[in-house]
Amino acid sequence: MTDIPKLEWKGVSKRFDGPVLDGLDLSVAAGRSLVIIGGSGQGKSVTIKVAMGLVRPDAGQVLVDGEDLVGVSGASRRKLFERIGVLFQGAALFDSLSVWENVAFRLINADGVPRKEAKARAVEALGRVHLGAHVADSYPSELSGGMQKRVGLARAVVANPEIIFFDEPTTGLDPITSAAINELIVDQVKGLGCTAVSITHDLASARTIGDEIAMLHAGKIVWRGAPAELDRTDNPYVRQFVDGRADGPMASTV
Ligand SMILES: Nc1ncnc2c1ncn2[C@@H]1O[C@H](COP(=O)(O)OP(=O)(O)OP(=O)(O)O)[C@@H](O)[C@H]1O
Repeated sequence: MTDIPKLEWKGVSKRFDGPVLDGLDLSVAAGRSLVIIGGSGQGKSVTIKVAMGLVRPDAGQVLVDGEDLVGVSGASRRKLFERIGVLFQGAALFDSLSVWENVAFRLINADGVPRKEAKARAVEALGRVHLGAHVADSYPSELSGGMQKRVGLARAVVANPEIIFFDEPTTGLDPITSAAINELIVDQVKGLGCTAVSITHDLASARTIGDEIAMLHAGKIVWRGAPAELDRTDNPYVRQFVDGRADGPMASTV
């Protein structure tokens, strides 16, 4: 047993027009699934973008197994990010590529896997999210929103990552399809034994996929607990968010 977290944000600050992340401290143990909730514009996307190397923080560290990924470049950067998978909001599939080419994109373009082997691995990953081999040669525009999310999930897991980020995984889906996607996420995360960090507005999704929930407000974590605690805590931020009230410590951004 080691007590080094799998992933840790340490004193991370980021400003754009104003402060977004303000000395953010957050950590996730290996094999755990953490869901970050919070109001619009509170910095959830920036938090995971910093950990995906897409946004460089002004201050602080983002540690993977204790190794800071901020400012790492070249081969070390590639090695670090090889261990990370992402399910982007809206699945973010390339329309001009077939389903299997989308799933295998990274295998072919970053990892140099031959196309035949990459296709076999893509078909296997599609199977893991209950999409048959016949879907592999179709195009994203031919699929429903729920199927597109499954393809995005297959792409996130195809390289057997150690950490997966889920960016609003159920946005735009009906409740039944959302529930199916949530179950697939749990299956995949538990099956791979990986560490997961998700951001969502969808509390049903947060409760299903999270071992722990953290609430972000004004660039800091204001509460963290198990899903069942969401209904018991008297933390005013959590209460306002869970009860869906306009009045409370968080002003509406409308
Ligand atoms: N590239 C950028 N350039 C300028 N401002 C940015 C950029 N990215 C994010 N911001 C600002 O940072 C703040 C936090 O944005 P972020 O997208 O992280 O919020 P969020 O909590 O994910 O919100 P939502 O739930 O609405 O997606 C917002 O004010 C946003 O306008």
